[in-house]
Amino acid sequence: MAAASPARVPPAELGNLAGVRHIILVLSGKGGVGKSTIATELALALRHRGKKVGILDVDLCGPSIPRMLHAQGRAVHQCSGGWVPVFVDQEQSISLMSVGFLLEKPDEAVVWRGPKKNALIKQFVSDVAWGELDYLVVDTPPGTSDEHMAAVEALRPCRPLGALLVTTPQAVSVGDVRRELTFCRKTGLQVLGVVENMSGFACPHCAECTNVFSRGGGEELALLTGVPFLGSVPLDPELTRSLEEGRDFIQEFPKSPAFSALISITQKILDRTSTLLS
Ligand SMILES: Nc1ncnc2c1ncn2[C@@H]1O[C@H](COP(=O)(O)OP(=O)(O)OP(=O)(O)O)[C@@H](O)[C@H]1O
Ligand code: SF4
Repeated sequence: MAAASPARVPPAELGNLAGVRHIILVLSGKGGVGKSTIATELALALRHRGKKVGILDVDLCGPSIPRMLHAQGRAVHQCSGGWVPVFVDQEQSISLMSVGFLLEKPDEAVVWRGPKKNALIKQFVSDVAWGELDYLVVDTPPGTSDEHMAAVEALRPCRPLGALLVTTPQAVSVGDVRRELTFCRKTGLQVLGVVENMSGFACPHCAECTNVFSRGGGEELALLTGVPFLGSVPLDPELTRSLEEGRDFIQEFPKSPAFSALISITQKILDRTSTLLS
């Protein structure tokens, strides 16, 4: 049964989320399909479209966004309103909060039980001073775990929540997507659509896209499950390198097939959020 919509918190009681217009959770059934990549590139592409974006990294056991945005080793500070997130650019148009900023060493493992993880996620939601944001993008661990429930429970009373499902041609499975959709339905998330990542290989020499694995499985699945298909992002070595080095792929590779795919997906997300999440 779908979750009944919770009573919305009055604007005066939204606290640190009062200035956040839209919230999108990035979900995937399996690990390693590029969820953090899509979350990062979505944030960069939204900035490219003039939006102010926050990223909340609730992948507590594998926080990779600080590295992808070249923010590793930065520190969050306390202010009267709570934690000040890390600004990844001088213009302060992308802010980021991650457990990675609270660890002594960047590669330290977080070995926590559920209640401690849930408490931190709730604190992230209530205590980070985001300021004014057009979008808050929430990167989550694979599957549907305690972290997802904690994030949804804390965020849902504040705003309608959108969900972006990421899959790959190899990981595509009706069962996984159906499980994600059931989670969305039960927790009241509005499904924005499915993105197929690592869909073919974009050659850096001639921009030809070769279908190394299969292609189109994400689209077929979207059709089968009645969810909008937002697009396919090819495997692009320049994208891998940009993520490794924490560089802005969207700014630096505007001629690549992955760039065109990411911009088109972002436009569809902008369109869908304006109708679904307003
Ligand atoms: N379209 C792409 N082109 C090139 N490299 C990619 C692409 N998508 C993801 N990658 C690379 O694949 C690896 C896994 O991606 P990522 O960390 O985003 O996956 P994830 O689903 O978030 O993983 P986890 O399950 O650990 O949360 C990363 O090294 C990333 O750089
Ligand atoms: S895709 Fe084109 S440039 Fe790339 S390896 Fe093949 S033939 Fe060469």
